[in-house]
Amino acid sequence: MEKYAVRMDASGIVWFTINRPDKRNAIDYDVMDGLEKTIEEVSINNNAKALVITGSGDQAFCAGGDLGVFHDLRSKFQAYDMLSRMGAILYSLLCLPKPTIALINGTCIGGGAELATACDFRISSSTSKIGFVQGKLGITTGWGGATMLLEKMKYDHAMEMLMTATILTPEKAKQIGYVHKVVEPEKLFEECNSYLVPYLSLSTQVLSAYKMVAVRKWDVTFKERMFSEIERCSYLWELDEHHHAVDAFLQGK
Ligand SMILES: CCC(=O)SCCNC(=O)CCNC(=O)[C@H](O)C(C)(C)COP(=O)(O)OP(=O)(O)OC[C@H]1O[C@@H](n2cnc3c(N)ncnc32)[C@H](O)[C@@H]1OP(=O)(O)O
Repeated sequence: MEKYAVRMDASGIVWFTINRPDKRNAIDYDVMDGLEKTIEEVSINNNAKALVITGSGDQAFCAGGDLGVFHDLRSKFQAYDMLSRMGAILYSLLCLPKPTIALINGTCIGGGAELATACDFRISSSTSKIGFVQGKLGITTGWGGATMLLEKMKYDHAMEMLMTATILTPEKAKQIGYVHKVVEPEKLFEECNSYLVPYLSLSTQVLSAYKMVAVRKWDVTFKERMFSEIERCSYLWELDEHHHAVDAFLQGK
């Protein structure tokens, strides 16, 4: 059985499914390879408009790193090799210039929550369990999850999630701004498709431009970010799509 599946549908949504339900979709080196390859392909394929990451089965989205495999890593050097590689993969997911969704179909804990945090939006089934449980194993978020969480959520809510290592219901996770939508398990895919409709109605260039505004935030100063946003809009301004749309408006079409 393949450990992950990738398919692109007719509307340009790429679905990446971790396929290890018997291990609660834990991430091992093969899943890391698959994620790395898929993120790279989605970033360069003009037909790919969005990326959805989910898990197979109805038990788990992802139970984090494969503890059976990664427990062989004993020294800090060995740990750093694995953690920094997955950190780089999640950074590329964070910065992917297309909308990304974590479709949380069940347990989403430890590194699974870090994976979900790297996505733009999180849609959860009402039966999921969500938490940064790393603290209970005597470690912290080793894939960069806390840094991403603190960028995306209110400070106190993020710190509460991290520093209590508790498992939240999807409703609670929504209340504090981690999850964007909670849906019945049987409606998960349908609701994810509906959620993406307004995004898919815009051009990939526009979506990428907004994503780049967010991405720039993480590696340059505020002023540079503003002017990069302005430069990007100037570029889009000169393209036919913009001129045709304004022509149509002015001509009352
Ligand atoms: C990189 C750093 C990190 O990610 S640190 C966080 C690592 N993750 C964890 O601590 C979660 C460990 N797993 C659990 O707490 C439970 O298995 C959860 C996910 C809550 C599911 O519970 P439950 O539905 O009762 O299933 P179960 O415990 O019987 O597990 C079923 C089989 O899946 C496996 N499994 C589960 N999680 C992992 C994991 N992270 N790595 C490797 N294997 C995992 C279990 O060992 C079990 O396997 P088996 O059927 O005994 O062969």
